[in-house]
Amino acid sequence: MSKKASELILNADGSIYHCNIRPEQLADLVITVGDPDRVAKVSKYFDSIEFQTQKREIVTHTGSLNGKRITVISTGMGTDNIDIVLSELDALANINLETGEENEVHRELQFVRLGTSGALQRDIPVDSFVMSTHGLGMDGLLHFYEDSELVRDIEMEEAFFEHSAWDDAKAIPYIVKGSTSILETLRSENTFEGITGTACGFYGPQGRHLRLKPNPFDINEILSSFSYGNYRVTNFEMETSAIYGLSKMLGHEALSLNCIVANRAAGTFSQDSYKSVDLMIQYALERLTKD
Ligand SMILES: O=P(O)(O)O[C@H]1O[C@H](CO)[C@@H](O)[C@H]1O
Ligand SMILES: O=c1cc[nH]c(=O)[nH]1
Repeated sequence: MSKKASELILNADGSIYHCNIRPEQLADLVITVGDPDRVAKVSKYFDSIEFQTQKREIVTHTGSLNGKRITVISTGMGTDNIDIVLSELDALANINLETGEENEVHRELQFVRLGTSGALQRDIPVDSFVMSTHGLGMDGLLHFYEDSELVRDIEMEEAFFEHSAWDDAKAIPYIVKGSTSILETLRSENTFEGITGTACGFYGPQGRHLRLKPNPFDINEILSSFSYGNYRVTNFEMETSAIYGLSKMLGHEALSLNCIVANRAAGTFSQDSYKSVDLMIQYALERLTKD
C-alpha cells in the first residue's frame, strides 16, 4: 500500500520529516538517549563519525566503533517523542521512501536506550545501572495501535491491575518484555534488572509532590510493592515502555539500560550524575561492540 504525502513525510533532501535522516545514514544498532547533549557524549568514543544532523531535539550521529556501525539519536523526553523516532526509523529501514511500499525483506534494528532513571527500591543505589526486563507503560501510547495485545504480557498486566486497583480515569497500563539477547550482552555483576515503570510525566506521574498533590499519592509504593514471579518494579523513567512496545510490533529488538540518578525510596540524588552516565556509556559501548 503506497502512502499519502501527509502520512509518510519527506524533506526536500529525501530525509524523513522529524529525524532528518535518509535510509543509508541509519545503522542497524541504534542507541537512543533522551538528552540531545548526550549524543556527542556517546559518539566521542566512536573511532569515526560519518554523519551528523539535528532537527528540534532530535540529534543524530552515525559512526563506527570496533568495526561496528552505530547510530546514536536523542529522542527528547517522553513516549510521544518515542512514537515519532521509532516510527520514522522503522520507515527508513522497512519502507521504500520513493514508492511508499513496504520492503520485501525486513531489516531488523537493535535499539539500546541509555537513559537516566529514578530507583523505586531502596537497595538499588544512585549511580548504579538498571536493565529493564519489561516496560510497564502508564503513558497509554501502545493502545493507539491495533493488535498491541499480541506483544503485551497480558497475564502480568492483569496481576498489576489487581495489585494496584488502577483508577480508570488514567490510561490503562501495558507491559512489554525487552530483548533477552541484548539483556544477556549487557548483563554483569554491575547491573540490576527489573520492571521499569514508564511515566507520562516527571512530577505527579512519578509521585513527586511540589505544590500539586499527586494522585494516587502513593504511586511509588504501589509500584515498588508489585512483584510477578521473580520480577519486581525497580525504577521509573519516561520512554522504555513505548520503545519496547513499538519495537516488538515492528519486528525489532530493544533493551533499556538506565543509570540511576535518584533513589526515590531513600530520597537521594547522585552527587555527579554526568560522571555515572559517562561510565554507563563506556560500559554499554564496550559490551555492544566487543565479541
Ligand atoms: O535522561 P533521559 O534519557 O532523558 O531519561 C530520563 O530523564 C528525563 C527526565 O529527567 C526523562 O526523559 C527520563 O526518561
Ligand atoms: O526520578 C527520575 C530520574 C530520572 N528520570 C526520571 O524520569 N525520573
